[in-house]
Amino acid sequence: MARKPLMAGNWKMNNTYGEAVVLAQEISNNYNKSWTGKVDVLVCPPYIDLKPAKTVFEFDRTPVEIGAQNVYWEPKGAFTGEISIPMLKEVGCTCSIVGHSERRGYFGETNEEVNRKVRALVDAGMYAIVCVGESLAVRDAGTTEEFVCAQVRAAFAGIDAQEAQRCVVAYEPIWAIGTGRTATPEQAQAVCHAIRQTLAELFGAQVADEMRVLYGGSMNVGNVEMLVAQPDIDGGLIGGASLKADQFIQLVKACL
Ligand SMILES: O=C(CO)COP(=O)(O)O
Repeated sequence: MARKPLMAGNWKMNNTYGEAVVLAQEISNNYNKSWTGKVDVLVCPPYIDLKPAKTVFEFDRTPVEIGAQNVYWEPKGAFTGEISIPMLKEVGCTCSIVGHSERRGYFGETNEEVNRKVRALVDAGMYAIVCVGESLAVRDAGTTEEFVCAQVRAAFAGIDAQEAQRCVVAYEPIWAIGTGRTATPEQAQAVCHAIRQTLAELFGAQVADEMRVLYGGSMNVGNVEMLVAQPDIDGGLIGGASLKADQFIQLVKACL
């Protein structure tokens, strides 16, 4: 089955409100409407930038989705500092990144919390971009696939095939994030293939065949072609290179 590629920008903690408007406008200006239907494009700005970014894309009728970088599973209440799914939906988010290694590493997010977030998103009709990936120590120990596939199983616990089908998995080796050290296409393909096999065990071959698996970690205009040419890599989750409209647009074009 031919999966439609997804090119997603994770802006992380970058861009003030004003800067977000400028970047969204540049992306919108450079988006070519002939790409619609061939590649999905998503940006995940900081919470405060979601609405201004969405307003730019909506005004221009540019089919770029917006998603959050994180979410809390309770719909409302006394959870100071958190953002709920209804809040994200109302500003036009279709999805949220869940379990990014920076959240797992700096903010202590556990596999159980990742799972609660994924369940809450799919219950609300949104989709999750579930991030998984190993540290250098795990890679050196030779247990990468075991580690990453255990993260996938934990994230999707209690989720049925129909709900999972809308979700995306992003393989982001921690040692490749923001380091300029990309996984080789062979390394990335091997892990993405193992992820798809795990999805097949959980949800059946047909659903696994339809789910998108992205690569993330120093993906840039120089290495994107080789990475997205791999049979189990269906696009990218981009940090640094998504902050420059011209580079992000090049990455989108590489998926066509
Ligand atoms: O963490 C990432 C995307 O979520 C990848 O970041 P970089 O593209 O900056 O390495």
